[in-house]
Amino acid sequence: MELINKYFPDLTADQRDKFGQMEELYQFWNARVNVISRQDIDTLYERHILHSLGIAKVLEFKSGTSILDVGTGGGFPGIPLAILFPKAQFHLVDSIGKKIRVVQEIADALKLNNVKAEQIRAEKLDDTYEFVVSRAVTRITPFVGWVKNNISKNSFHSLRNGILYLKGGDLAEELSELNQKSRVYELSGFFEEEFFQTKKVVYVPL
Ligand SMILES: C[S@@+](CC[C@H](N)C(=O)[O-])C[C@H]1O[C@@H](n2cnc3c(N)ncnc32)[C@H](O)[C@@H]1O
Repeated sequence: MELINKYFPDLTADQRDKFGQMEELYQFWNARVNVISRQDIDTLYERHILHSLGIAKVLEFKSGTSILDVGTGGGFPGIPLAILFPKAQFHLVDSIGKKIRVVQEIADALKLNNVKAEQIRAEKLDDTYEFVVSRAVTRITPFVGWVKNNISKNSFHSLRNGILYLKGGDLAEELSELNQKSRVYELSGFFEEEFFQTKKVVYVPL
């Protein structure tokens, strides 16, 4: 939790309380349904919560923004972002029902009324959103194909509407096959911990 305070010092008491509750909730639910690797539960704040919040260092979602989290698994990056941006609306989807049930339990326990969790494949979604966020679901090129029709055209942020995708490692090959403009933000520029040295946010405006 100190890590979250270190990089997000202006949290309200309610936000701090919600981030604080996440450890116990994930310990409880992850023991029943494996939504994050068991060893990662010890590094929940760094590898899952702060990593998810890397997107917030790239863009602050304004009040009323609608955001889709595709392949949310146990709720990453959607749940931490929904705590940080309580006035934005988050739709968290995954194709696996038991993961979505865990996400719903956690969102309910945290009283996150800006989160809707749904079991659905990304390719089947009809709605549009200002932004799509995601982590560790598939390669960028097929991912863009899944969601490119789900991005709305109205733009009221400093960045044009599009995808903010958390990725690690060398992206040169993946980005070279992408037939689309993109920009890469290094998370090492925001967070000094070793874990973030190779982590990036790939932004694809659409
Ligand atoms: C490796 S997990 C990552 C989960 C989470 N984003 C995280 O970073 O902790 C990938 C998730 O994507 C989901 N997924 C894969 N293809 C999908 C699709 N076409 N539509 C919706 N969810 C999908 C899987 O069910 C799985 O939960």
